[in-house]
Amino acid sequence: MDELDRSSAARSPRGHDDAVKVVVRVRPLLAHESSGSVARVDKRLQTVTISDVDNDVPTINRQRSVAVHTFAFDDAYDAGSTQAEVYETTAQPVVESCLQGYNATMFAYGQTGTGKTYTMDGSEARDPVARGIIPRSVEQIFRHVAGHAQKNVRFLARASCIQIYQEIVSDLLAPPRNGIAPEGTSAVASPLEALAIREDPKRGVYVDGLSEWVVRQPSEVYALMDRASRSRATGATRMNDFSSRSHAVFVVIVEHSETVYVGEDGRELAPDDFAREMRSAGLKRAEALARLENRVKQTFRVGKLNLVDLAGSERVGVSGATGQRLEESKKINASLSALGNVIAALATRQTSGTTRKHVPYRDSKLTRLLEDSLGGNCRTTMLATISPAAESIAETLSTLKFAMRAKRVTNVPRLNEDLDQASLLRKYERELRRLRAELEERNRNVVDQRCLLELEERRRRAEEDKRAAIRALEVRSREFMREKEDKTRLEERILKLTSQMISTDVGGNGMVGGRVGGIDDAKVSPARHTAAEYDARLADLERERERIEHEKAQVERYKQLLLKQRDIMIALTQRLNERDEQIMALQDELEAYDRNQAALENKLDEKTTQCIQIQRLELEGGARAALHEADAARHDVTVRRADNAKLMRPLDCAPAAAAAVGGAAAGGTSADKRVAELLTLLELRDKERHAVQTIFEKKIAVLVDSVASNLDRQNVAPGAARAFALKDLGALRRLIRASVEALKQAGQGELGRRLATSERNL
Ligand SMILES: Nc1ncnc2c1ncn2[C@@H]1O[C@H](COP(=O)(O)OP(=O)(O)OP(=O)(O)O)[C@@H](O)[C@H]1O
Repeated sequence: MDELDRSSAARSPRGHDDAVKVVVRVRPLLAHESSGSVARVDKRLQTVTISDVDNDVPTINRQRSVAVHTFAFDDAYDAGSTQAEVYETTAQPVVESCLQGYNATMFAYGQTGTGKTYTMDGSEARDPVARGIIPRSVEQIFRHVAGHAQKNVRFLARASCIQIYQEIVSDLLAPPRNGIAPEGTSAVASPLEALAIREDPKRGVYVDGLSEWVVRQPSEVYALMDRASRSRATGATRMNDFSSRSHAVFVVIVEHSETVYVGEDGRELAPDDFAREMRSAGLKRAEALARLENRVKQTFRVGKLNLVDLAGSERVGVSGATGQRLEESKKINASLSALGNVIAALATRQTSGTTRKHVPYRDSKLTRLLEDSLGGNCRTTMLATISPAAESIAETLSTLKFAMRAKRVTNVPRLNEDLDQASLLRKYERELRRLRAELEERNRNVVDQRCLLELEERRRRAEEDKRAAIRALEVRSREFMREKEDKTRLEERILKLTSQMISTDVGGNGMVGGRVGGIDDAKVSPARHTAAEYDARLADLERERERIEHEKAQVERYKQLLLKQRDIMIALTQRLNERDEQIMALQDELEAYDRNQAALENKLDEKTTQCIQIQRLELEGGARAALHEADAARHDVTVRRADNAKLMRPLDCAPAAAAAVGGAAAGGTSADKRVAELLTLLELRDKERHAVQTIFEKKIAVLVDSVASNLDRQNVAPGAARAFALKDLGALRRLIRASVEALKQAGQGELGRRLATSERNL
């Protein structure tokens, strides 16, 4: 056994927190590796033994002709070890360190194709068996958070992912250019931008401009992992179909805050007990926190977990890389070499006990980024992956030697208690507190404002009431003053009158005592004058009152008169209406008479003509026939007259006509008889006309005059009814006059004409 190997078999004591822990995992032989296994793992002793004895190791890969190399590590996993086993014994303590508030790093180092990505990521993040360290770490973190769900404990987890590809640092989760990327897988990665690594006394080493994603559940982290792996540079090589061509660092930062409440006796209080105490003291949370500051202690811890999947080293001669792959290989090897140098320097520093030795962190981006993890403020675990294949024996030995060196590196892990108050959670807490205080302030302001408004309203109402009261008081006081003045005047008057009476008494019977007895005549005289004035005024007032009374009675009388007149008017209008109706009936009667008379006259003319013809016939010898016709005519006239008599009932002239006819009939049959007969008829008609004329003039005209005089006598008030009545009466009068005139003319003309005609005929 090689000396070097023997010495290295003495592993660092377990549980030594400051030293970098190193574990080795041997992956199974792959299908294309047919040369057999050269690695043997003793899990109990945590050793890995590499031996090319009895193995068909190609000469080119042989270190020496025959050799056995045994290495002891903090843990050693053989090809049969499961993902869960590796996680639980190696990664879980790293994550716990992070949850405790330390920086913790776990990085996978090894030759290309030895299982670094398989161990870190796993074949599928959601696969319960094959999922690797990163998804399991995330689950552990969220399990821890869930297990500490207390009112006084808060967690905040955020994730980011860095890639170093050909010495360019970039953000594998950079948000797309068009804005904030959703936290899902759908985000389209933008072309990766080169980021700078910076150092800050407070923050340590950090990537400037790196995006950080707050995560609340494992699925969100898986989504980020998917996104990162899609953006990560990979490529097929002869050694690995999916070779990572870059180093990738998945970072999870867990911030943890805890509020501790202390009772008055100095003992720790449960949050509920403290809240109860606050309530019983009538304090709100913000007030209580401000007032009981010394009894509320808040601690902040920030743990940072770096999960590093390094690109695999490769011997260009073996991998046969050319072109871009060759360039990538050179860069990968260079950075791994720089990592080796850093570790070597740190190991030497540790061995020699000096801290002055230069550690070339700045030689590569990788070492710069892992500065804290190697020799700094970090708990670091290195997982070396090796292939058991005989053809990889040289690389395997190299990896194991590298791992051995790393074991000698010690770190100085410190609890990140956020002394600089830079944690996001603290900022959030501060912001929350500020917002809560602001909210409470605003609520208070709103309440205050409302109170103010109410008070202002009440004040305004009170002012109004006051003003109204003052106004009322002023009115009252004015009234009071007036009353007072009246009273004073009255008193003065009474006094004057009284003094007047006294003085009268003094002047009269002298019965009043000496108090007023001294009033002289000069003072009494104006008093008398005033009394006289007063009496005169009273008399005036009495007269005035009487006049008003009289006028009032007058008005009442007028009123009664008017009412009476109104009644008369109504009665008169009624009577007028009745008269109107009578007049109308008379008019109708007159018209009928006129019509009948005209018809009678026509008939009479006809018959007269016939009579004359008969006389002529008789004269020519047909006296008998003519006489017979005359008898018939006479009979007809008699009938007509009877009709007429019926119409002229008030003018009863039938007996006269009958007498006339009878007279004529009683006469002889001579021409004289006939003329006499005709004359009798004419006279009879004249009489009738005269009778009608008399009726008009003596009866109807008188009646009309009587109606008119009634209208005047009854003092009918001028108005529409009276006007109509007078108008009708005027019309009636005119009608009567016209009728009388017509009757007169008709009588004169008719008589003359008839007589002339009869004489001519005769
Ligand atoms: N423990 C294991 N069990 C089963 N298969 C494994 C194991 N380790 C690695 N493999 C397989 O080996 C192959 C290479 O693994 P992986 O890609 O993880 O290597 P790597 O070290 O990441 O390579 P590179 O450095 O080129 O990226 C993969 O097909 C992987 O599935």
